[in-house]
This record gives sequence, structure tokens and C-alpha cells, in this order.
Amino acid sequence: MPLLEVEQLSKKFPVGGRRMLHAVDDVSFEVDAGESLGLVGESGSGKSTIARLVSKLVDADSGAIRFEGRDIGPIPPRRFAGDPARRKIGLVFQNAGDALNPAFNAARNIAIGAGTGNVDAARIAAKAAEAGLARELLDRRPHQLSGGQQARVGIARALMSEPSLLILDEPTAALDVSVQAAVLKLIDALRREKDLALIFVSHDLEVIRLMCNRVMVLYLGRVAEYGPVADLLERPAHPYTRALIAASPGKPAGAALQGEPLSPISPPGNACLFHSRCPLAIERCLAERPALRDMPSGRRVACHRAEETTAAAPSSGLRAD
Ligand SMILES: Nc1ncnc2c1ncn2[C@@H]1O[C@H](COP(=O)(O)OP(=O)(O)OP(=O)(O)O)[C@@H](O)[C@H]1O
Repeated sequence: MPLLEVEQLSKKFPVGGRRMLHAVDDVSFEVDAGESLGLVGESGSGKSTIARLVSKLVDADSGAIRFEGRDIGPIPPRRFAGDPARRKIGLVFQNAGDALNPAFNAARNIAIGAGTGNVDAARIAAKAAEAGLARELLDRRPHQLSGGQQARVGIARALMSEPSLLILDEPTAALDVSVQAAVLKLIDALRREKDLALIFVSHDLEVIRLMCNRVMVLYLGRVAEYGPVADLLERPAHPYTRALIAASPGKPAGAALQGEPLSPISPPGNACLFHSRCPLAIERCLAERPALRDMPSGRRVACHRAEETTAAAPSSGLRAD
């Protein structure tokens, strides 16, 4: 049984009048113990909303979220704080400085993660040590700590309840490259030592490559492609994945996507959501939204032309019919 099973998760937000923004649409995935799943996609693709839905900060419109086999989806977010599953899901957010209470010192901020009133100082020190935070920093308030130290406080806080799943939403996005590398190394070491499962949200494919076993590529709230990370990045099957890889730092310029993304507000019911920017779009893509379908080696892809895309060499210029 997977540690976490998410099935057909959907979330719309009202945006005035009767208009709804489709933030997450029919998303399914699994995470096993000790596994690290990356969520990647452009800004607005639904990564954070998925992280917030799974951690029950936001209520889903529909879909199941089975944690250790139990569907926690129907539990209202306000009641989830007292649920035993809550303690097993640790959360680490972008910009640790903002996520910490500025009035509390590091020790008190870490203690919050236990979810109960009084926490033994020795336990706080132990979690700080696991997160690589020196004991003498525990008396300092967030503004007296560096970005990397703040990130470690956030991680120590998430570890307080001995989680089996950590949800990390761009945990190092605000950090300098060298500090980022040290914090990523820490997270990876913790995953191995504790057999922690991770859901790792990032814009950065290189970070995903380093940190994750599997990756889910999202476009306008839907899964474009899903699969083992090395294989997927080596041989992307979805034209959007190819474009993301081509646009990542260190790749030659000129491969940027053309065309405008569709609006996530009342998107067309039938068409592929990527058709407006897709170099391979054909008539069928306008008439029939591609379902997520199984490909070899554990890959799933939502593209009518995936076979042609994977058959083409990564550097070859793909053309529409
Ligand atoms: N509370 C909300 N009310 C209305 N719209 C929202 C709300 N939260 C998210 N959205 C919208 O849902 C869509 C998905 O947002 P989300 O933050 O999940 O994307 P993301 O991929 O995490 O983006 P980023 O990388 O910028 O954080 C966006 O269009 C966003 O504007």
C-alpha cells in the first residue's frame, strides 16, 4: 500500500461572479515510503495548491487523499489539526523567514511543530541538531538568523512530530546557491535516514533531478506527464516537458514557448490545455483533450502525439503537421 494515494483531486477557486479558476483538475498520484515526488511546472500550474490540498490547509472540491490507506479528504481543514494523520505530515514552506513567528525565538518556533503546549527543551535541541542548527542559535529570533538557518528552523519544526511524509513547497527558492545546496543535502540525508517520503515542489528541474525519484509535470492544474525522474528528463514525452527542459538554465536559448497560455478561468472543455503553445498541435488536440495514459517504464503522459515526441532525438526540431 502506498503511503499516500491521491485520486482525481480537483479544486476550483471562485474569482467573481460565477466564474471559477481551475487550479487543480483531476490529479492523481502515489507516494511510497521513502520516495520523493517532485511537482514541477510554471507559475500558476497548481503545484502549491496540490501541496495545500494534501496537507489539508485547503479543502478539495472532489477526489480522494488516502494517507496510510485512510481517506483524509472528507476531514474539514479546521478539524484536521487534531487528527493523528496531521502529525505524520510535516510541512516546510518557501521563505522560511515569513513562515516563522517573528516574536518567538528559534526554539519556540521549532516547538510549534509538536502541536502541543509544553515541549521538552532536550527534544527541541535534538530536532535542531537533526536539522544541522547549532544549539546557540536556539535563543535567536528569526530576524537574527540567516536565510539558511531560518530554513533549518523550518525543517526542525516539521520534524518535531516525527512525520512520515514531508511536503516541501519551494523550500530553498529564497536562498543563495551554496546555502541552497547545503539545505537540499540535509533534506536528502533526512529522507534516507528516516525513510521519509517527500513531496517536493520546485520550479527548478535541476533541483528536481537531484532530489526526486519521480516527477509530475503540471500544466494549468492538470498532469501533463508523470514518471521516473531520470527517464522523464532524459526522454520527455510531452511537448511541454520538452519546453521546460529547453528553458532551464544552461540550455541553449531560442527554445522558448511561443503563444499565449490559455486562461485557467473557465478553460475550454474539450481541447488540450497546452494546444495554444504547442508546436505539435493538430486538429485532434482542439477537439479531444488527451487523457493521461500509460506509456512504457512507468510513464504517464497526456498527449496525442507522445510516441512521436519520445521517438524524436532530444535535440531534433519537432514540427507540427
Ligand atoms: N486562494 C485562491 N484564490 C483564487 N485563486 C487561487 C487561490 N490560490 C491559488 N489560486 C490560483 O490557482 C492557480 C494555481 O496556483 P498555485 O499557487 O497552486 O500555482 P503554483 O504552480 O504553485 O505557482 P507558483 O509557482 O507561482 O507558486 C493560479 O492561477 C492561482 O492564481
